[in-house]
Amino acid sequence: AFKGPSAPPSSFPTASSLRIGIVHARWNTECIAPLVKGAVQAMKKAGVKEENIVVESVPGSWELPAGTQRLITAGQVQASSNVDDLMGATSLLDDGGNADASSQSSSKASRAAFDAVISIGVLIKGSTMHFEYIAQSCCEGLMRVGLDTGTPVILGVLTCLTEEQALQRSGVGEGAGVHNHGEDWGTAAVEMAEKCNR
Ligand SMILES: O=Nc1c(NC[C@H](O)[C@H](O)[C@H](O)CO)[nH]c(=O)[nH]c1=O
Repeated sequence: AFKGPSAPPSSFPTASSLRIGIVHARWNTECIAPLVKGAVQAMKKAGVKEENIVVESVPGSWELPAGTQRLITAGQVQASSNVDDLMGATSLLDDGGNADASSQSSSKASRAAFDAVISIGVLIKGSTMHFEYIAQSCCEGLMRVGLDTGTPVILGVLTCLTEEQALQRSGVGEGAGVHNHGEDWGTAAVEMAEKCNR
């Protein structure tokens, strides 16, 4: 079967100087956490420094376009004014209030604009049309934020009909189709950051 992104670049020469943001929703966190971790691990493998990866969260996927736009524009503001408070939001990966690596890194790293942002959400079809409206608006919104700001926005939104589909695509569970799509999003973010910042 035809699968996944083929032939990413074999190396990322400027990865160590890139600054990447991740904005994630807090619905379906059984999938969100591994997706975020997969993206972070792939970016570190490509050469991005952990302190240059900023993780922030919003309530749900509907808020991803606004949160992503804010992160990008706040990052641009900080690049000139060193204002530390990005969005005042909490990251799922924080252990609630303690200044762990991700929140420390966000204040320490907030010194330059973002070279790319990954927006991560998991939508699972319920019994109403709610899913379709959020999915359509969220994806179109994220496309617009990327084009309007000129900062590459990687679409990390799973739109699944079942929980099983979401778990499989988050790299959780067994079976042939299990693959953590967060890894692909991390690599795509580094590639696009390099190509859009030349
Ligand atoms: O409904 N299901 C989901 C959802 N709804 C909340 C929505 O994104 C938003 O946060 C609220 O409507 C408030 O604006 N958000 C998700 O990320 N995944 C879902 O599966």
